[in-house]
Amino acid sequence: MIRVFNTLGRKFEDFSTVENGIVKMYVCGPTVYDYVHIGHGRTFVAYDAIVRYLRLKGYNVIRIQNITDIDDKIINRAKETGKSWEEIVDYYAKDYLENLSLLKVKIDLHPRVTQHIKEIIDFIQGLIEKGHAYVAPSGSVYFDVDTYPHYGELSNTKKDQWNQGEEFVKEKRHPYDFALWKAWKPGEPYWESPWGKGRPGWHIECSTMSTRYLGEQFDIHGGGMDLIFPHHENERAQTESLTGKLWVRYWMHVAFLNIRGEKMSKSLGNIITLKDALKKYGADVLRYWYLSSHYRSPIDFSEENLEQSKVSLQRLKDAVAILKDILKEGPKSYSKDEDIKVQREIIQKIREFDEAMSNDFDTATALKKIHEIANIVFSKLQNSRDFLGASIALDGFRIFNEVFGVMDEEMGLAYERIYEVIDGIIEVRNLLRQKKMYDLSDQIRSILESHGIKVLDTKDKSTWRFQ
Ligand SMILES: Nc1ncnc2c1ncn2[C@@H]1O[C@H](COP(=O)(O)OP(=O)(O)OP(=O)(O)O)[C@@H](O)[C@H]1O
Ligand SMILES: [Zn+2]
Repeated sequence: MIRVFNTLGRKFEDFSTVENGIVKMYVCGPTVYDYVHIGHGRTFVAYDAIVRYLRLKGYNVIRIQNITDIDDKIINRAKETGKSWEEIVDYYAKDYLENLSLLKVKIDLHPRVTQHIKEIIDFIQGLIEKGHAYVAPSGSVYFDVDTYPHYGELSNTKKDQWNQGEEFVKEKRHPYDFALWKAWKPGEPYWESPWGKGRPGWHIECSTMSTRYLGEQFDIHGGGMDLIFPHHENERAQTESLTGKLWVRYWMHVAFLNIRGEKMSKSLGNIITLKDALKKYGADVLRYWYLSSHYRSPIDFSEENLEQSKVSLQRLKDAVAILKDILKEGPKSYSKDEDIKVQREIIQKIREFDEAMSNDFDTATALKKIHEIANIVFSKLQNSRDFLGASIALDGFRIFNEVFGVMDEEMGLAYERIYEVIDGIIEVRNLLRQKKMYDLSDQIRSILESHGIKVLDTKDKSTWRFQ
């Protein structure tokens, strides 16, 4: 049984999904007005390990992470740089997507706010009709916090202590009401709405996009701990007010990556870009470093920590190399008593790895268990060369790597590469055909066909598929 720490209620709960066998997860992605940094990377990799583990346990997982592509910060950056807000968004969204993929984080859908304006307007309209929101004289629409009795439960604070700091404060019924729709101001981008020109507030986007794709009730909603208030508190108030249903089962929040004791943050100007860190350390070492702490514990950036992670990861890779070497020798017909003891020890460590992961995705303890297996490889298997022990241990490393993603995923990677290589060959063959060099292009076709790859020619282009 998997146990999850739920921010709502601040307690551990047994994990069960709304729909059997499928986990629906929405994580708040970045506002794209600056380079993606290693702090973001921490949050995204933390969820990545969670998703990978859930998949390993047999769940289907739908994983959505939005891109906030309209926001005050984007508009300000455009003003400062003399660029259009669209240019800012295109440039930084590209940086985010490229680096996310280099970090081996795979998302199923990256919904963008500006592609969901109609849905956002409908959502707000629904809240107005139900008496949870009001249109102010400026044309801004605010959520009436007093209409949602559970406000404050998620972040565990009293609403009177809050001032949402929205503009046009005077027109709000209460200082803690927050904007769903922001009326247009000259020089800003806008969309037409029943309340005049304007643009969506920040919180409404995630409520709208998550429910559009995952339904009115889903399993995991997350992000960094900075999002608990006001972002997630407000998202929850809006959504549950509209649907009248309990919205999210598990609210999960990742602790900060700090630098010199402060949260790494674009707005504080203390960022190390993911791009630079990937160049310097590579995805495997970064991921290893992130996952060597529990996702709810803060981590501190330091060069030494990353160097240490590099050394520790190499130790695991060395252990795998030894195991592969032993396995080349082939199965034996007899195991000594001592070998059987070692085999059982390794099985126990693999079980403990799984227990750690199922205990609120405790990657830190899980990693310790894998190192204990590596120690057994160096101290025992390397000498005994027991095939069965090596085979069990290698399976343990395979399971570990499915969750952590810090070593070459040989099969998977090889396949991805094969696709790219075949595409390249077909492209060259297309050029040869354009130049009417048919003897060469025929030769390529027959080589590919002899490897089970069927080439499909049309007049000016060829494609391929496996036979
Ligand atoms: N230092 C950090 N450590 C861990 N997670 C972070 C950190 N900074 C941002 N995140 C998380 O990354 C995701 C995207 O963040 P977003 O772009 O909204 O960052 P932000 O907090 O506005 O950026 P910044 O604070 O850098 O200006 C969110 O889930 C956020 O909680
Ligand atoms: Zn969000």
